[in-house]
Amino acid sequence: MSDLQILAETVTSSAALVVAFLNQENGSSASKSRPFHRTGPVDIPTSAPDDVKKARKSLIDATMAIQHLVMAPTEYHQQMSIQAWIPPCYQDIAQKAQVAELAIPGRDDVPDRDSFDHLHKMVDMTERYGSSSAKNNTAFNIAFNTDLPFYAYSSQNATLSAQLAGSMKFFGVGGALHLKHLVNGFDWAGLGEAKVVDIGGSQGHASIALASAFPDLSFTVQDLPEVIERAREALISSALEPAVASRISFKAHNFFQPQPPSSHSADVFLARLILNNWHNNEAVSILRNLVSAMKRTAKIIIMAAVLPEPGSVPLREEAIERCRDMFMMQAMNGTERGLGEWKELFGETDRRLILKDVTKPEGSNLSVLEVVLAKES
Ligand SMILES: C[S@@+](CC[C@H](N)C(=O)[O-])C[C@H]1O[C@@H](n2cnc3c(N)ncnc32)[C@H](O)[C@@H]1O
Repeated sequence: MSDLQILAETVTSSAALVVAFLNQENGSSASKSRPFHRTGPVDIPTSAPDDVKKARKSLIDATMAIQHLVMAPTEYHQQMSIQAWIPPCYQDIAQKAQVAELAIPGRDDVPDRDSFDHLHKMVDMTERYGSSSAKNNTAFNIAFNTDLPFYAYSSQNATLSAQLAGSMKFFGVGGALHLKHLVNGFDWAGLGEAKVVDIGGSQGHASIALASAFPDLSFTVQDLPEVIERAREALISSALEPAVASRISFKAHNFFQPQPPSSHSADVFLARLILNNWHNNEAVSILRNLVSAMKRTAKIIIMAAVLPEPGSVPLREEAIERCRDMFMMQAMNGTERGLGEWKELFGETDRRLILKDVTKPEGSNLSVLEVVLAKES
């Protein structure tokens, strides 16, 4: 039997398992019971048994592998950019579906296609800037005709800045970037009463998730001034319990500047999805500002991708990681890192800074890296 036929059989048997589960869950025909309907849950039901979860994953992997086998290279290239990174044009979808544009859920949360124009400027980027790693030598700069680096530009553009903050929050409630992986990926309870500084914490969604789960922790969320202003307003108008909200404060702080004295008593510096936005020179500066503020027992918790060795994980998983790596380069000359590169970064920052532990929670795209200061001998 050919690879294509074997994959087709996998699709048939896996689909049968998923459909049987949906029928049993919803008591109706699976064609009517779509778990990801706009009013339905945003993630696979936790009640799904392991074999159904596995079948669902096999379905995704096998259908993707089939696409690889039957597509011509030009079609595949197109598919990659459409499927992986170019968000839909909401106006086109609304017209086709014959609904008002505003009726499309999530419309205001995430950047639309115009905000991702730089994806088409990769060739121009390499032609114009060669291997420069300057923050304003990117495909983004060409597409947006600006000399400003990504975050300097977005902070002057209220719509884009709000969309970026909205998308970080949006990604935190579903699947592989879910904040539960941060909550479960480290022994937060073991810290006891502790103070966490969440650098580049955006709207404070990571701190809110942790504060809700661990009543002994208090948080300072730092970000750029305009982001912090919006985050403060959002917290005030949110329905968050006062017992949680009272343990979260916001502070405008540029992480390229030394930490304020109030951070010197912090037990943890949290950096979730921050360092991949920056090349090593800048990432070292960010980390050094934390090291200078760290007391002996403090730690840095980094939540970030750890790039897999080529071929060591299923194809789709690796494709997502590599697409994100490419996106970071196109938008801001940032980079994802493999384990060796993370260790090099810590060594370059300070010889005392060491990786104590790294965990990849089940179902997460990101790993949790615990980084500490080694005891001086
Ligand atoms: C990819 S987002 C990550 C947000 C959040 N930590 C999360 O896990 O969703 C990067 C964040 O870094 C912030 N940022 C960028 N440059 C910064 C700077 N120089 N100082 C402080 N925050 C900055 C951005 O505003 C943005 O909120």
